Amino acid sequence: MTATAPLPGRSKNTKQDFISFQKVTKTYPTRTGLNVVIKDIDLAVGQGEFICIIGHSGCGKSTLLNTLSGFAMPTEGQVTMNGKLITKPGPERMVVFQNYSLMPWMTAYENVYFGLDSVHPNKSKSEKDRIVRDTLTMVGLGEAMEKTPPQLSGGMRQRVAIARAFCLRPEVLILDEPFGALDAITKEEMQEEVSEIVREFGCTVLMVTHDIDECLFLADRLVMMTEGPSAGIGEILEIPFERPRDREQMLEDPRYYDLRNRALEFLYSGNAH
Ligand SMILES: Nc1ncnc2c1ncn2[C@@H]1O[C@H](COP(=O)(O)OP(=O)(O)OP(=O)(O)O)[C@@H](O)[C@H]1O
Repeated sequence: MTATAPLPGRSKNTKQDFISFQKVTKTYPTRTGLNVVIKDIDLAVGQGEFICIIGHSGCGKSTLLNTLSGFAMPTEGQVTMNGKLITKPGPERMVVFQNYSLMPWMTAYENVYFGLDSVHPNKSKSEKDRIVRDTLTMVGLGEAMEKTPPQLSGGMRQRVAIARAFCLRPEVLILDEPFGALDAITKEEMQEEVSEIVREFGCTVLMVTHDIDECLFLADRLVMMTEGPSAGIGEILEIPFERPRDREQMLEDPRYYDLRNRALEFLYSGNAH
């Protein structure tokens, strides 16, 4: 494949293959033999794109994200960012999980400061203080910086986790079901905030979710994975709605229901199997 040929899965709107999954296969040994979780996945993601990934539980969505975060190396194939092979985690690729993973004895401020300080120990204390305060304010926690996780709601904890990832101003945000544990209203608020932050900073996002409406609100492309073992990409939907997106307007657009039905059909009609 030449450098200029679009890779499979590339959006026609993106100008470069910023992130490239090339023939990514991941296997794990089991007592009864090898478990081929994902097989030969090709996907090119443009800078600033928002990609959502859906698929049945256990098909290998997190496994795919782990090859980008650097938590797991592909057994075969490779993942590159800006043409550089990914071999380990790095602060330019930050991950937010569903379960927040905050230090419960530290305040929101300390949780975020700790993450920043461990990556940038040489930045001045006042600069780090400014970044932490700005980022917590940006995610709506300006008044709750001194609270510890047990004193915060689920939505607020997830805001701290997002601030902790975002204070490093990563080029790539990797979100693994980040809103899965939140109630419907908080979830919608968080979707709007993340969409706004990502737009403002031009971050590239890969996000796993089980929520099709969330995909339609956030994604530029929706990647639908087939069921494992040997899961792959079954179909990719381009989400055509302009940004910033207005939820009510989207719900009045017939294309919304066409896309929603196609995704549901994919998941439940056997395509995903
Ligand atoms: N470190 C590991 N060692 C062995 N097997 C693993 C490991 N990580 C994942 N797997 C296996 O890979 C498969 C896919 O898991 P993965 O978490 O990627 O799926 P998923 O699509 O993200 O699932 P869910 O939607 O339920 O979160 C599962 O069968 C899982 O048991």
